[in-house]
Amino acid sequence: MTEKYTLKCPDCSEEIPDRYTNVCPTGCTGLIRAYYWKKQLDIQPLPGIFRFSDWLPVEGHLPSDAGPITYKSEALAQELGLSNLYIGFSGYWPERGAAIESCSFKELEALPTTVRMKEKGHGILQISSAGNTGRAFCQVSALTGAPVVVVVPESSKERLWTTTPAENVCLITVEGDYTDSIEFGNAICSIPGIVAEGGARNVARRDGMGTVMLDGAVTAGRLPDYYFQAVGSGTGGIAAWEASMRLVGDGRFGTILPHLYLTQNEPFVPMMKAWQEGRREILPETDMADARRAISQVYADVLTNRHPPYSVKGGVYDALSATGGTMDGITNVQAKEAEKIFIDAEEIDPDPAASVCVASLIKAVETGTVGKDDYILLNIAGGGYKRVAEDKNRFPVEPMFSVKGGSPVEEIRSEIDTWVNGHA
Ligand SMILES: Cc1ncc(COP(=O)(O)O)c(C=O)c1O
Repeated sequence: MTEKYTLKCPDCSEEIPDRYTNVCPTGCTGLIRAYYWKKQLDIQPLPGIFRFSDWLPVEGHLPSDAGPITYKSEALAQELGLSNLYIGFSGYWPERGAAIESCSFKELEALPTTVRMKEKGHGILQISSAGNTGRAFCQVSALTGAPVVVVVPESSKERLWTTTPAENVCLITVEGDYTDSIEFGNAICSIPGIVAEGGARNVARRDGMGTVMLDGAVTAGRLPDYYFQAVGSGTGGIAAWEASMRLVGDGRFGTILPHLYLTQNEPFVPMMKAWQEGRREILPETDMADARRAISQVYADVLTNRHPPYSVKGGVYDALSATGGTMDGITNVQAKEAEKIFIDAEEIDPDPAASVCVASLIKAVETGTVGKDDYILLNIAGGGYKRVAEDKNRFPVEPMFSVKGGSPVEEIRSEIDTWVNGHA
């Protein structure tokens, strides 16, 4: 059977066979991309996200209703004086058909990634997370039984729960922040049988997140003028750009790429600083001075990635450049005010990161950056926590190991080895 896509490196144009491949074998550092043979999108009669299977790097699907949903806002639109505000809601809100029980768009990454690993890879996926991504992979592990190793900061462990018991998760908590978890997670991947999920480099992750743009365009019948999202790594922004290029290629949704309007949470805003100064490089001393303190102060800590794929070929800088994009910063006060406005208007609780996104839309309206009749896709990338608690049990995922930031993997290597061998 011919593959429905091919992987290509944006640096050297090398075509790469997919063996769950996340980096160019010739040594380039750009983000390899999936090119689908099918140029026009057909919505497939499959559940949840898999209705966009044409443009997901998987052959099979999972029996999950979790997928992107989009609706045209009335209340918030009226409050802001916008006539074409579309909300992409990735969370739990059955009244709107939103069935992401882990309550964030990270499940849109976890579902196709889990299928891709089964079809193209070999091993147990390892995920480092500030909480939302880890919870999403635990939820999909609970659905499929596929084992996963999840590493999160100690302070995020309460965020790790599933709506059906997850029996095959090895949860490791790290004393430290998100970056300490990423570092420990990378080190864990030296253990045979554990495979790094890939983060922004994983095409299944990006194309999964890109379905928010696909659903938004299919619902509105056209590409939006603006795409709003709060970012930490910016992977969702890259994914939205890539999805829009496919939609332009489709020919039925317009010819102009949506402007990306991406936002970080003050005071931790490295990509905003670099972009606003026209730099492709993030300078740690200038853009992330006193990073730990800044990270500890933000309202939405899932937006605190110290190594975002900003400079790499095909990364955030290129996505912003190609779309005439904007990077903004929002304070905690602005985010919390926006959260109240959103809840009053739309009657659902957003994730703090989504509140940052709402605040940036409010600011863009106030400054006249967006026009009253512009088509806007507002990515409420997480929410419905209160709603899911009404309908579902929440089973905590208990840590199997707790380590200090910077600890050597050797401390727990033999126990993890045993766990991996028991789950291979
Ligand atoms: C709800 C929510 N919104 C936005 C983001 C930022 O996503 P990214 O920067 O990876 O696109 C996250 C990351 O965890 C999230 O959980």
